[in-house]
Amino acid sequence: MTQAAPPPEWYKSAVFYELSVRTFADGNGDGKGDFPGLTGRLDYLKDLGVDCLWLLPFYPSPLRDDGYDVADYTEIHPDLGTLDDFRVFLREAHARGLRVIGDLVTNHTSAEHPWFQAARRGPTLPDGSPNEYHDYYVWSETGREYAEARIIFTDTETSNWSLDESCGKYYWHRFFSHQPDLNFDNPRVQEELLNAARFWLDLGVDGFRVDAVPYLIEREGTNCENLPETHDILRGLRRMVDTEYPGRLLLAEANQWPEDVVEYFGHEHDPEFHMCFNFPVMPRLFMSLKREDTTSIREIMGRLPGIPSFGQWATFLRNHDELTLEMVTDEERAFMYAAYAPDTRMKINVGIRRRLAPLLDNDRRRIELLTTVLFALPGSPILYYGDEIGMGDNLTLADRNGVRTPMQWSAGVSGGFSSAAPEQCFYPPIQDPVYGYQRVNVTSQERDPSSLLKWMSRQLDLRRAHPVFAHGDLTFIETGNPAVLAFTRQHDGETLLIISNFAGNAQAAHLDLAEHVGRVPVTLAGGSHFPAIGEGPYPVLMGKYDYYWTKLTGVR
Ligand SMILES: OC[C@H]1O[C@H](O[C@H]2O[C@H](CO)[C@@H](O)[C@H](O)[C@H]2O)[C@H](O)[C@@H](O)[C@@H]1O
Ligand SMILES: [Ca+2]
Repeated sequence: MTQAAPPPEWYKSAVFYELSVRTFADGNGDGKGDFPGLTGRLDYLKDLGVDCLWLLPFYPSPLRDDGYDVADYTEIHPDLGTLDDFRVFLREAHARGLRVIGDLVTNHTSAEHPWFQAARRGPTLPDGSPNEYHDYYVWSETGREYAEARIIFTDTETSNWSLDESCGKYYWHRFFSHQPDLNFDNPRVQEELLNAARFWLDLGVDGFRVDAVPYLIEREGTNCENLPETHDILRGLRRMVDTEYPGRLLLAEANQWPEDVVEYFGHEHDPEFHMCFNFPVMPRLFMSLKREDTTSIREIMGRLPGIPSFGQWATFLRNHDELTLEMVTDEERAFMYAAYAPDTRMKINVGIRRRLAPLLDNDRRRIELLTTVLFALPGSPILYYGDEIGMGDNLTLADRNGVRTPMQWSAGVSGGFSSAAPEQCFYPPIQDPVYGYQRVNVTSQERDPSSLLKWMSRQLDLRRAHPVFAHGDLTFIETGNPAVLAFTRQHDGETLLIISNFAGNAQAAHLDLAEHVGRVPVTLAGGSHFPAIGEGPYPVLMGKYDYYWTKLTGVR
């Protein structure tokens, strides 16, 4: 029997769930999450209502950047299991209708990768033959080139060049100095990347989130971001995927301004990525909440150029990194730090290393508000593991690891993450009185119909029931009140009206719904009928952080 072809644009209606295998579920009791543990939790993910899992890097690595320092592109880190464990996991995920994407770390390797170890021997080997690996990386005699490229990990690095003592040259690195950048001007490097992707695609993964794509190529006199040659290489990756693995997904991590990020979609007949993260809107959701003014959301969404018909945005509130403040103005960044990072330990690089619930003072109404806006804006939402139960963070852990603590499954030993004691876990499970696993865990929330987890699952059901969320166009509605955001989503004869109050007290607004006179808003949850839309402004009264998801019924 031949297998049915996958729906080609499945990603447009998918809800994604980002997780780290290392901190999700430990199957063998050694304190480290693994593939057998994750496989055992697939029913939970299916019940939650997500469609596609994005796995953070799971390759062999010295783990100096949580696995983004790859030492072997075609193996599994031994802590996480074996390739056979991975195959079983993938089969079981697919059997449940869950898709799986990996994380393709393109820009750099670990300094411990055998390619870099070989490269350090210099351009010529002792026997006089050329060292083909030397040219896998970017070298300089002086370390003075590309001075206009910014430093990304500002808290750790002072230069994008480091001296390699053994070969007496400087090597280029956009991130940590233990992550040398690959030389994408070398066609062999391009082929190595394609082969790494093929390896996992052959095993059946549904695609990749592709890491740090703006930085592949360096050119003197530029900031070494978003260069045309970088786009050429990425279009080559897409061509390979479309030709050899049609239906698989490429999602770009390009933390850039709207005008630059849209370039990563490519063009209708010359495509690049199927999806790109909407980095610009993310901090503005948080900013709007604190300012009780949604103007910046409307402005940035209005600034997003159109995307090709195959394209879809990936929207998110939090992820495994800091809440990045690269895509805001200096004034906005200062506001965000003052509003959301009162303790200096919360700041890292150009961002804030906190999880969703603590950022929002563990206020259920604010968590619901931002989540509903995330689910209702154009794009496919990505949930970060643990945020569906309101997990907290641990500021005593270094780097961004405070937002990467073990998933809290129960009130049992180590929060049900592992049978090992908390101090033997890869990161200690959170045990504080507010966010600790004794209080915040899946088991108790599964039993509580009004828990955040149950609410999240119901909201995802609602979203799935209305394909307009995935495919509809977006029109902002004037409300006469900047704290109240209103927009419609329209597709295939269905119109949704979404209204959200970003203020911490009740608000009145007057919606300009002239285009919809005669129609009746009906809430998606519960089916309550609101007054019919008449001539003139449509008044709404909203309690603090209230939101309405309604469908406009009746003739237009
Ligand atoms: O592999 C290096 C890093 O790559 C991604 O980084 C992104 O995160 C940075 C903030 O932590 C951000 O400023 C940058 O624009 C991104 O490319 C990855 O998500 C990181 O975890 C990783 O360290
Ligand atoms: Ca384990």
